[in-house]
Amino acid sequence: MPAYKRILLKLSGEALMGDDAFGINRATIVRMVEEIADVTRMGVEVAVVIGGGNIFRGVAGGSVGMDRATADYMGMLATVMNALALGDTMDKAGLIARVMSAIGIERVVEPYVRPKALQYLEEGKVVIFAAGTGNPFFTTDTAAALRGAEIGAEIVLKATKVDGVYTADPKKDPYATRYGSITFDEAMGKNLEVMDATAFALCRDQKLPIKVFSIFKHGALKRVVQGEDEGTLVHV
Ligand SMILES: Nc1ncnc2c1ncn2[C@@H]1O[C@H](COP(=O)(O)OP(=O)(O)O)[C@@H](O)[C@H]1O
Ligand SMILES: O=c1ccn([C@@H]2O[C@H](COP(=O)(O)OP(=O)(O)O)[C@@H](O)[C@H]2O)c(=O)[nH]1
Repeated sequence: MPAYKRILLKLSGEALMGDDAFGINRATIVRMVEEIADVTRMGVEVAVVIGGGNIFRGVAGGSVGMDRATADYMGMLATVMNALALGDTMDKAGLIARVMSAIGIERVVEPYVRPKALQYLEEGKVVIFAAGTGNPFFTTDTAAALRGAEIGAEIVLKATKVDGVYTADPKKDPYATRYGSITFDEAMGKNLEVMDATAFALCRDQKLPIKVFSIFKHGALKRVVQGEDEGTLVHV
């Protein structure tokens, strides 16, 4: 039995690279889609926010010295490319995916319209939210918090490169230890950088819990959805 009826899954763009230097790794995206298909088969309604780091990192050299807002719009467009790739992979795997963009590019993807997104979810379609929040100076983590609150998701699942929230960045501090659970106030008070403060604050205010877990660990998403002990729960 799934522990949730509706979830908002945040997929890191950088994780789509697999072992490549940038871009989308085919085997990686196919595996992620299989894991998402597993949870939809359990009857869980799934909405996805996808990042853009894998593409944007590939062109970031060219953005040095650029206006921040312009670079951010490039980053948002990168998430649209990832969303299209993810949606296509889902359709090929037998899921029905709908990509909705926060930036108007109607000939490519339909615009984000909240009631439409809710309708798709009720119909069992996977909704992929592209272009983040549609605003520069934000991140796709914040988009995940925002869309999660808007669609009434019971939890935001952040699938990332680390398997939870640590006392310090585990990539830099080998002595960092992982929390089983942590409150928003503690995570924000300690400036734990696994998610940005805007995303944390939005989820805290909306009492929307977050689960941070590893995108690389096979079956982790399913275990999280079944309410098993996996990753770190961030709660009020
Ligand atoms: N206290 C912490 N606990 C866990 N991860 C942390 C922490 N501080 C920093 N990080 C780093 O945050 C990264 C995840 O955030 P981010 O780069 O935004 O990922 P994503 O691309 O999934 O959005 C991890 O790869 C990790 O190195
Ligand atoms: O609401 C948003 C979401 C994303 N971005 C831009 O898009 C990039 C890619 O998103 P993110 O870094 O969150 O992707 P991820 O780290 O998950 O790959 C960000 O760096 C920002 O430049 C933005 O400006 N506003």
